Amino acid sequence: MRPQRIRIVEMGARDGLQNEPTVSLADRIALIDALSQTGLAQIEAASFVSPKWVPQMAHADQLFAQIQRQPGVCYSALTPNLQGFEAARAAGVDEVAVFGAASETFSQRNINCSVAESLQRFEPVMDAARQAGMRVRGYVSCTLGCPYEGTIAPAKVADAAQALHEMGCYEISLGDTIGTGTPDRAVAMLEAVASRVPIPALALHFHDTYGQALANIAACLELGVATIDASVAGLGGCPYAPGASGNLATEDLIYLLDGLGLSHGVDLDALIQAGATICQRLGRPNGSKVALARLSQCSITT
Ligand SMILES: CC(C)(COP(=O)([O-])OP(=O)([O-])OC[C@H]1O[C@@H](n2cnc3c(N)ncnc32)[C@H](O)[C@@H]1OP(=O)([O-])[O-])[C@@H](O)C(=O)NCCC(=O)NCCSC(=O)C[C@@](C)(O)CC(=O)[O-]
Repeated sequence: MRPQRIRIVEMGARDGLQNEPTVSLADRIALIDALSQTGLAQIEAASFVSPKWVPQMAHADQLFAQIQRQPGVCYSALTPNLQGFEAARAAGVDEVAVFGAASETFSQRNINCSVAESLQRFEPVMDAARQAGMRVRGYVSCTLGCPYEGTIAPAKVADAAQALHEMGCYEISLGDTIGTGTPDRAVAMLEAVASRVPIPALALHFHDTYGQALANIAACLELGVATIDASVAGLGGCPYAPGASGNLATEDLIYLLDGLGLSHGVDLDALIQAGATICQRLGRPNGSKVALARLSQCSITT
């Protein structure tokens, strides 16, 4: 059954900026500060990964020291291993995330180890987080297709999600990393995962490369998923998924949720402003259709 309230996890500052050719620390901080004023309850702010692998996410410690945190907002970060977790903890991150995959090749390309090895690396992160009283989110990439292996069986996605959930991740975010999914396949994948992990512990993280993310989310909402990842202005892509575009634009998601009468707590106008500002700073087009329509004053006044 469709949930009445949706929790949005904002990806713009992390997934959104990790693939930009260049992005300054000041622009990353300014984006997070602007997003913090929109009513978003969770902002994934950075990654504590190797700067040799993803230079755009370097200096995450400085970023966390300089953002102006708003009460009630959870500022989270990616941590692929214990080294990343310890740095994140020292920086005062509220919540961390480990990230695995349903595809062996993607796992190798993204985090330099097999799926099984990644789970072993996550164990010490889970132990340390438990001791520190921090929540850990888990990602599964390539749930609807892999840039290297093509189609991925829903059972493989369910295996990966179940492993992360049993390890202690409070929530598993299901990534359509290359955005090739369509609604029936998205629902079939979600049903396969939901047979092993309860729906309240699942989130959707759909990239919009083929323009299907909104349709996929609308279909999956009917199964009761209440947490959705999205990226302001549709920023983003994955350095290890060539050609993939950003997550579904948060503005477009909000417009859909408003149309369905589902509450979300986000101020759309403030979000559009935050997206327009970062796009201008980066010199890139705005990937939100709703933002473009509103910014060109193509709105209905009632
Ligand atoms: C995971 C590693 C580190 C393994 O990389 P590795 O080379 O196997 O690691 P290592 O343990 O052998 O260490 C090698 C070097 O990396 C350093 N190192 C080791 N760990 C860290 C750390 N945490 N922070 C900073 N530095 C680190 C370590 O100190 C050492 O430095 P050196 O001695 O050579 O100077 C590497 O592969 C990596 O950083 N990968 C980054 C991958 C990434 O960020 N990808 C994008 C995010 S995932 C994504 O976008 C998908 C998602 C989540 O959005 C969902 C979806 O859409 O599907």
